[in-house]
Amino acid sequence: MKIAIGNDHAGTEYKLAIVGMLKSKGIAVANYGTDGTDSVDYPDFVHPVAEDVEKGNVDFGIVVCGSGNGANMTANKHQAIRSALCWSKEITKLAREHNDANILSLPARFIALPQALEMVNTFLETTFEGGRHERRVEKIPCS
Ligand SMILES: O=C(CO)[C@H](O)[C@H](O)[C@H](O)COP(=O)(O)O
Repeated sequence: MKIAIGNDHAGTEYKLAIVGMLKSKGIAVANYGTDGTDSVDYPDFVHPVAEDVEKGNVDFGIVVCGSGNGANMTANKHQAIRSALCWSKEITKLAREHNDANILSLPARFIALPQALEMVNTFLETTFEGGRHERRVEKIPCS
């Protein structure tokens, strides 16, 4: 499995912890930064993640900013992306089961780090249910 990950300054601490956890599990990571805490603009670090997911270079993307909204909005501008802003394990599970989300957006300033790590694991371990949800997901893109 390979994951692309990107964040702004508000997400750096969580991103680094997530990268460490993924690597300890033998999961390959494309880290698009930032790895610093100086103020940056989240689109500069989220578009490369979305592009990697769109091109099939990675299995999933993870994006992190303060509220998760800016990163989520940016990722969802890409046609093939279904980025889900998640704040609990249950919402994360549903984002995969019902929405076949291919990017997880985390609000670092509003969730605890252990919760964020648990949500990443849930996202990667949960499969799409298909069935009625497949029809709905197929109707999401605009022409
Ligand atoms: O873009 C955001 C809001 O959706 C993110 O939460 C950013 O991390 C946040 O806006 C950054 O705020 P800051 O005051 O510049 O640190």
